[in-house]
Amino acid sequence: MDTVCPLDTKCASQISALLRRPPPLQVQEYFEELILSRQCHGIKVKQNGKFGKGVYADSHFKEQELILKDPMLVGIQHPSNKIDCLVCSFCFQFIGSIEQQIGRKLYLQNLGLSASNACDHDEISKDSCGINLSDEEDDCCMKDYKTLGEGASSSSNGKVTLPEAVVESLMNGELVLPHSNKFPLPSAISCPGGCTEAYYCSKTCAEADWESSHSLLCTGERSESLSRDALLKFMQHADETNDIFLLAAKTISFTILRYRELKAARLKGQYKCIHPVDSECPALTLLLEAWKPVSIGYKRRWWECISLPDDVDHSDETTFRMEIRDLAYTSLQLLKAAIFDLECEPLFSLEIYGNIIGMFELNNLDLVVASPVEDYFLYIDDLPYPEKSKAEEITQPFLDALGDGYSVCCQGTAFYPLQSCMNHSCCPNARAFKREEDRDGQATIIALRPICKGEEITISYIEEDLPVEERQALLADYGFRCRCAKCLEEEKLISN
Ligand SMILES: C[S@@+](CC[C@H](N)C(=O)[O-])C[C@H]1O[C@@H](n2cnc3c(N)ncnc32)[C@H](O)[C@@H]1O
Repeated sequence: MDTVCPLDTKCASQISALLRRPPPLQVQEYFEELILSRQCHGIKVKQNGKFGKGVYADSHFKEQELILKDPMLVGIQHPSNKIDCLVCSFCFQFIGSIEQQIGRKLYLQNLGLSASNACDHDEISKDSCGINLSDEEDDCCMKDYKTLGEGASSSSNGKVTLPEAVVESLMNGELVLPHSNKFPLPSAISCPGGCTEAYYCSKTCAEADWESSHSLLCTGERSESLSRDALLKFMQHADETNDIFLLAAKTISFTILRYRELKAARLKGQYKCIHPVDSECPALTLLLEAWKPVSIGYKRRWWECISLPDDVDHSDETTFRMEIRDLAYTSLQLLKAAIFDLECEPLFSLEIYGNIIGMFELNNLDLVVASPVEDYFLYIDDLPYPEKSKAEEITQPFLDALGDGYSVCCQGTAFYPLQSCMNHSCCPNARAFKREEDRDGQATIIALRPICKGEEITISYIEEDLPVEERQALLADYGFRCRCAKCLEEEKLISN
């Protein structure tokens, strides 16, 4: 099927305005404001480097020094990871408590929902699951622990299931684990729209998410979407096919809400666009302004830049790319039924949807936030005797029931405006690293070696210690052939 999207033709001129590269001065202003707001004064974005835009050092960085903490423009937690980790839907830090994190995961595991359902630990007998507490109560007690492990069962395949009552008491706060107060987490705040999908670490995050995209994508009773059913269908389709569609939906919602905000400010006389594009069509001027953060990102159509999977033969490439385009169109129609806005019509063209998804395909960084549950169990393991054995009597059954999945971190995907300007090098001078204190979804960029003022800051998009042919094959997935100094040199040696 050769899909034809009527909006591609109807909105052709607005689409080309949205996809046109913004003038260099506007781009410069945008990045200067961004750098100022992030207070990372040691960097600059330049637009005329060897590979287009790039990030450059504006001061000297020492080895291991923090270069940048970049909050995301949009990001999502992978739907399957939601079972393992309860995190703030806006900043992605873990929320609730150690007990809630463990209890919720065991509860969902017991329902057969957990992705990391398997418990690879040795089979545990009912006796060894019995949780005993000595007479002296630790910092943990609220309940008679002696009864908690009773009824734990091991299935024939070695999986341990704790009794429902124990799991419930963890979730509802009746059961407090030893030393868990060393790992405090912010309480989980419900979504202001009434959905049970989004939770937050604070009212500030809840409001910020609501205003930036969630008010349109919420499935609760106060949702501003056109149809809750349509929204659920869109989400189900994304879950079943590709969660990159959820990121695209967030981007479109974000742009619509910014557009409405700018329009309201203009009506009140509080906003004057300094870059009028089309005085005949003020709506486009506002839409372009609302779209600005997205316009800066490097993009191509998704079905053109996605790399051919290994199991697709080259002779089937055209069909494969057409199927990808059709998939995007199906997703777009579902989204349109849920959140269409006539004044922002061009955003619902396949051309724009394809370019947004392509931008994520080319620029995404994995979103990773380390799990405090892992830290908790490591802490217990590191305790001196006899505290360790005393604590382990209580914690070991939970660890066994969680299995290997006890340490699963928050995983997702996100677009970071400054990090996405960093070019790749197979001999990079910086890396996206999380430090001990980085407990949210921001990208953290650290210097791998001393970097001089004026030098370009590069990161590696891949494992850079591989042979050059393998590196080039991996980078083909990012849609380009690497021309860094290391590749050029190694390729020259091979050709000689
Ligand atoms: C994430 S973007 C980086 C910012 C980009 N230079 C821009 O102008 O927006 C990645 C794109 O930059 C270019 N690029 C980055 N590193 C490169 C390299 N080592 N060799 C060739 N092109 C590179 C490629 O076009 C690639 O698709």
